[in-house]
Order: sequence, then structure tokens, then C-alpha cells
Amino acid sequence: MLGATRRVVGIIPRRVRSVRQVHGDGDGDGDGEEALRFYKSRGQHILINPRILDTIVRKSAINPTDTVLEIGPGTGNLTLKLLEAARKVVAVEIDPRMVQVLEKRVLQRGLQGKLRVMKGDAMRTQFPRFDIVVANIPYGISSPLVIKLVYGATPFRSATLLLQKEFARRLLARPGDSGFNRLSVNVKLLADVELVMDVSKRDFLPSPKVDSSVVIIRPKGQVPNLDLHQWRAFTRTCFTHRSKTLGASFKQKGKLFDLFKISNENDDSSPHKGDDAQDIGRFTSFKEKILRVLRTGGFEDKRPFKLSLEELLHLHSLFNQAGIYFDHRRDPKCDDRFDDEGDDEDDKEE
Ligand SMILES: C[S@@+](CC[C@H](N)C(=O)[O-])C[C@H]1O[C@@H](n2cnc3c(N)ncnc32)[C@H](O)[C@@H]1O
Repeated sequence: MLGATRRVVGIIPRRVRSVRQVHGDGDGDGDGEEALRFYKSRGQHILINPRILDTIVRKSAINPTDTVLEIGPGTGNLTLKLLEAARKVVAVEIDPRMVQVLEKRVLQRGLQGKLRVMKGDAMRTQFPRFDIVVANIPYGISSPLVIKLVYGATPFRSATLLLQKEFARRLLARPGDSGFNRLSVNVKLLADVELVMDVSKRDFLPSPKVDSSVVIIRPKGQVPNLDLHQWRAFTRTCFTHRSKTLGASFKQKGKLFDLFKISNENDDSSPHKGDDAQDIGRFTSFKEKILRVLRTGGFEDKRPFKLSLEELLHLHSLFNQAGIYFDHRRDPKCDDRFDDEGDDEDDKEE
């Protein structure tokens, strides 16, 4: 949307030089240095501090044999450094204007043989094989993108990501921390996250309203033996109201009914399936079964954001042992659904 954009060139003359530096060769010959409009709606905040760019590349520990996946290369400030360090860079960019500038700059350096540009939405793109991810991503897709990487089918060594600071804190949060939510626990199940550094809003052009942080996500060597769809549906149910007790959360009629339907669908042997009167009776005993599981495990009075990963895994297995499921889709190979993990109902209220 045009109203949401910010035309940097022209408004702030002092910055014109910087804008040329971010998307041209900076020699002032006008070659590839035409004014670019940066779209806020696309998260177009270009990282212009060379010290931060160098640190990101150094901390990523790129091997010369690596294929690096970069999401949102923009005008290529990071891409050029990645191309020097890696065997190959696969860059996924949605904005054709950015692709044009990027390809021109890469050509000028003679590095085009190492770059593969995939034009399109990273959330709709099937990533090819890669060893590591290094990216200053558009913040609007942080949550689904992190889940797409961590829960995706492609094994990788690490993902160095520049993220909104608050979002990064959620990835780093521990049980009991105010930021600990469904995203934190889902990422924690499969990966370790390390904070590299905080980055000021002044290091971008145009400056965003928020500060940023660089983190490194490293997939764990061992993946727990459980159906990840079931797990993610389970954490969605638990964290809808992060600070309510699980007893109160699971007593909500809508939630109970959804679970009843899912568990009922899974129980093909039920002799009373489809019988209304029997269904009411079965719904009541289903509710009691849920509460029994919570009580037996000592979870009824616990709040999800205070539970450790191990405790949540234990509760999940207790539910499954009792025949209670959270998602009717049972195909663990199906990994194409990456909904937003961060927004539980309590977050929306904040
Ligand atoms: C924060 S800028 C980063 C630019 C550059 N990597 C840098 O560090 O300066 C984000 C980039 O992601 C692109 N982008 C936004 N949404 C995208 C999406 N869904 N898929 C792929 N690229 C996207 C934007 O066009 C923009 O170039």
C-alpha cells in the first residue's frame, strides 16, 4: 500500500548518499542508483552498518563449502558478504525491484555464478537443500518463518537471524519468564537459541520503530519421538490463555467440544458414533476424562507459561495415553502449515 511506504530519497537529502550506498555502487554515476521506495508493509529496512553485517557473517561460521539460504536479500548488503564466504547463496526475495538491484550489484562483483535468486514469497517457496540460513528477515513473517525452518523437512546446521528484539526475547525465554509462550516452547522442543547481539534501529535505513537482535538457532541433534502436528496442536490448546490455569482453560466449552470431536474422530471403534443422546453422555465423560488427566498429573492448577518443556511433554503423553488427541491430521510428513505461533489470546490482550 502506497500510504504505508516511506520515500527516503528526496525527503532527507542528507540520507540520499546512504540510500545510494544501500542499493547502488555508491559511485554517484546514477548507474543502478535510482531512488528506491522502501515499503514498510514488506519490512524493507536495509541494514547499513558494516560492523553488524561483518559480525553476522563471522558468527554464522560459514564453511567455504556451504550453501547459505538468505530470506529477503533486499539490495544485497548481506548477500555480497555471504557470497564471499560461501560456495553458494540461495536468496528468496518477494520484491522484483530489489531482485533487479541485487542482481546488478552481484554481477558487478563477478559473483553471479554463486547466486541463485528465487523470486517470490518465502512462506510459499519450497526451499532447496541448504546448510545454513543467514538473513535479516522481514519482521512480519518472523513467527511462521522460524517455524517453517525449525519444523521443516530440510535438516540444517544453524540459522542466524536478525529479528525484532521483542520476538528474539521470546525465542530466548525460559519457563516463568513473561515472554515464554507457545513459540518459545515449540522452538525449544527442536532447537537451541543463542543471543548474538542487540542492534539499534539507527543501523537500518529507513529506521524501523523497534530495536532488533541477532540470534542463532541450532537444531538439536535428537528429535523427540512424537507426532509434531499433535504437539503443535497441543501447545496451541494449552497456550490460548498463557496465564490461566490449565484446569480453567480446558474447562472452556468450545475447547472441550473441539477436542471431543477430534478424539471422537480418532476413535473409529466407537459403537455410538453419530447417536445424539449417546453423544451428550459421552461428552460429559470426555470432560471428566480430561480433568482426570490434569489432576492425576498434577497439572490442574498449573499455568502453561510456567511449565518446563519436560512437564509439557509429560502432559502431552498423558493425554495421548488416555486417547485424547489435539489434531485430527495424523500425517507427520505433512509440514506445510506454519501458522503464527506467537499470538496467544493473552498476547492479544496486552
Ligand atoms: C529487512 S529487509 C532486509 C534486506 C537486506 N537483507 C538487508 O539486510 O539489508 C527484508 C527484505 O525481505 C523482503 N521480503 C519481504 N517479505 C518477503 C517474503 N514474504 N518473502 C521473501 N522476501 C520478502 C523485502 O522485500 C526486503 O527486501
